[in-house]
Parts: sequence; C-alpha cells; structure tokens
Amino acid sequence: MSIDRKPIKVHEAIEAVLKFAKDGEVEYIPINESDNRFLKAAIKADHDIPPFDRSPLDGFAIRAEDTVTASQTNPIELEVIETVGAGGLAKKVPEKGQVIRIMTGAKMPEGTDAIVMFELTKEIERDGKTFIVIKRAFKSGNDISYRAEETRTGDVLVEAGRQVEPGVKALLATFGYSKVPVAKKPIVGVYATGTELLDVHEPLEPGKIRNSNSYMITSQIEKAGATAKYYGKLVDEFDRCYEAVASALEEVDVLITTGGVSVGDFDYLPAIYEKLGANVLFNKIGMRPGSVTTVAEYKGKLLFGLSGNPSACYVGFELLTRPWIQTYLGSKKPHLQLVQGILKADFPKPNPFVRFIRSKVTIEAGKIYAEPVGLDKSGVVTSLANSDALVVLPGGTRGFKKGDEVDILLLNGEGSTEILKK
Ligand SMILES: Nc1nc2c(c(=O)[nH]1)N[C@H]1C(S)=C(S)[C@@H](COP(=O)(O)OP(=O)(O)OC[C@H]3O[C@@H](n4cnc5c(N)ncnc54)[C@H](O)[C@@H]3O)O[C@H]1N2
Ligand code: MOO
Ligand SMILES: [Mg+2]
Repeated sequence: MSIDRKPIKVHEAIEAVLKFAKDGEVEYIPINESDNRFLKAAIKADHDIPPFDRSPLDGFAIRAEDTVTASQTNPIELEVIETVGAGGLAKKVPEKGQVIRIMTGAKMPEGTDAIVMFELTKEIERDGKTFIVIKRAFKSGNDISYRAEETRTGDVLVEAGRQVEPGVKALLATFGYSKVPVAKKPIVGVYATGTELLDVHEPLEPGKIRNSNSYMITSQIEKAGATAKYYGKLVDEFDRCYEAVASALEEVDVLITTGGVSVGDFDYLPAIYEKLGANVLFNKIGMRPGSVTTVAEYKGKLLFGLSGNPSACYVGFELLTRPWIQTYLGSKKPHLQLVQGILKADFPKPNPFVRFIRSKVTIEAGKIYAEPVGLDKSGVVTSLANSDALVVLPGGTRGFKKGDEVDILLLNGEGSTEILKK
C-alpha cells in the first residue's frame, strides 16, 4: 500500500461526498413525535387564518351605526341581549340599539360590525335588563380580526426540508397534520477500531484508553438527524475488521469507522476498501485535524473512514458526513453556517493545510468573537466539550494574531446552503 497520499481541498472532498447524495423516502409519523424531524412536504394553508371574522378582545359586538351620535356629552345606552364565548355562536341577531357581549376569539355575531372593549364601556342594570353606556362613536370594522387577515388558503407557510421546531409544530397542528410527512432517517452504522480501546465501564489498563469516539459519533449522528447503529469496537485484526465492515454495510445506508485509516502497520481500513473493491474517493484532505479522513463508495453506499484521533474524527464528521445526512433528510442547508468574527487569542502556528480550531464563540457589543479552547492537537478530546465553533484558518499562512478577522463555522443552530470554499 502506498503511503504517499495526495491531499485534496476541503470543498473538493465535500463535493465528492455529495456526488453520492441520496434523497430519503417519506414516512408519516404522529405530530407528537415530529420534533426535530425534517419535513418532506411544504406546509400549505388549506384554510384561511383566522377561519372566520372574530373578536380579538373581550367586550361587545355592536352595530357601529348605533353609536354615530355618542359623545362625552351625549352618552348612549345599548341593550346587551346575549353573551358569547370563544367556541360559541351567537343565537340572536341584534337589532337597532342592541349589542352582544363577546369574548376574545368568538365569531362575530351576524348583524354586528364592530367590537368595543369592556374598558370603553360602563354597564348598568335597568328594569331587569343590562345596558352599556358608550361615550364615543365607533367605525364599522373597529377592532375586528378579519377572516384571512393572517393567511389565505393556498399560501405556502413552511418549505419542505425545514426541521420541525415549536413554531413549525404550531402550524402543523393548525392545519390538522395529526400525521406529519417527514424524511425517513438514514441508518448510519458505526464501528470503532483499535486494539487499545476499552469499554466505558472498564477500568484503565496500561497502554489502553477508553473508546470515546463511538459515543461522540453516535451523538453527532443523532444530532444531525440520522439513526445511529453502533456495532461495537474492533481489535486491529484484518480479517475480523474486513468481515465486520462487509457485513455491516449490508444493513446500513452509510458506514462510519473510526481509526485505522492512516499509514500505520495496523491501520487496516485502506486494505479493507481495496479487498472490498470499493471506490476510494479520497484518502487525504488538506486540512488539520482530519487530514487522513478517507471516504470510499461501495455499491452506491459511502464508507466514512474517520480518523481515530478524537478531534479529527469530530471535524471529519461535521464537514463531510453531516452534509450527506442532512441532504438525505431534504435539508436545504446541509453545511455548517459560516460567519465572520474576531479571533480572541494569538494563533502563531503556521500550517500548510487549512486548520479548524476548536473554539468558543461569544457575542460582545454586537460583534462575534471566537476563542480557541484547549490544546490544538488532533488527538485531543477535552477541548471538544467546550467548543461550539471551528475557527477556519487558511493554509499557507504565517499564523494569526488576536484581533484578526477570521471565518468561523458554527457547530449549532441552522446550517448553510454554501459549501466552505477552502
Ligand atoms: N506516518 C504517519 N503517521 C501518521 C500520519 C501520517 O500522515 N503519517 N497521520 C497522523 C494523523 S494526522 C492522524 S489524524 C492519525 C490518524 O490515525 P488513524 O485514523 O489511523 O487512527 P488510529 O491509528 O487508530 O488512532 C489514532 C489515535 O486515536 C486514538 N483513538 C482511536 N480510536 C479511538 C476511539 N474510539 N476513542 C478514542 N481515541 C481513539 C488512538 O488511540 C490513537 O491515539 O495518524 C497519524 N499518524
Ligand atoms: O488527520 Mo490528522 O487529524 O490531520 O491530525
Ligand atoms: Mg493509525
């Protein structure tokens, strides 16, 4: 096996991966299970909102023409003939001088054309009847919330590809989506390779470490919207690893392995791809961490050979696997959001490759700042817990100084349509 690998640019790697993008199928799920899922169809209004003219206040539905002569010096009295609450319908039709007591959200009673809130009236009782006193005139239409003033039948309110969040869910309920059309989640298999790996419950032993990648990656998979299928860890033995990879591939949409992808004696992934007859899209990317990230394709399915080094593994997933998953789900914004901000610390290390520095973002006086966290090595695991962004430092530069303006990829929140062009 050749250890000379030709690095490609980050965006070339992302584009190569997305050549194998798939569009997931639709499934219908109960609305209560739809949080964070991706809509497979637009939400279109099948009725007006509001669906009828209604009162936006607690007060009285009146005939505006009855109040024409009302003033401070000439108060008028109107008889209250019925009370209607939200969900109810008035049974009577007011005649001249009559009003209906009405609550917020109730349908405008027939024969009325204005609302007067309680606070602008005084109630009096006379001869066993209730009247309101009004001291000013009201125009027809006063304080009515009209049918369709918010949304008309046929309006597209949310595009396909959007993720269900509380506001979207409110619309799903408004339009009667008891079942929601969402993208089926792709199944992403995970194998962690490495003879040195211990399970989470095992005590440390000399020369060994606990397997953190598979927990981190399954969590990243779920966060990206897919279903993680964790197959366990593999010792570095070629035959065992080959069989495991070949058989897992049958059951998943995508297979991630962590570790064993570099040029070491026990890094078997390159040989596994070869034996499988998989098409290796690339085996080196001009970036740090994650330069060894390898992606291969076998019968239309992608194998992501992520680095064993935790930070490299994390970054490889976010830049390459996440967009594939989000594209499958129909997201129009599958890439990490890129913003510009100010570097909060010197970063003197020059590097031929573009560097993704684990960082913490803050907003101060309306400006975005990014502060690198922890040791900047690809084997580092601790900095990941405190990062919410990756500062992007282009390759071939002399290093960066505190106060420099830099590109920052955000790890949380809405994504972007744009591929990072580095
Ligand atoms: N001669 C060269 N050596 C290396 C190169 C190179 O270009 N030439 N690249 C280095 C870079 S860069 C990286 S990144 C690593 C990648 O190594 P592998 O992907 O082959 O991963 P492993 O060798 O299996 O492990 C690397 C490192 O990560 C630890 N590890 C592995 N799995 C896990 C896990 N599940 N949880 C936590 N930590 C894990 C492992 O113990 C090693 O320390 O190669 C460099 N070498
Ligand atoms: O692939 Mo390695 O993480 O570049 O450091
Ligand atoms: Mg290795």
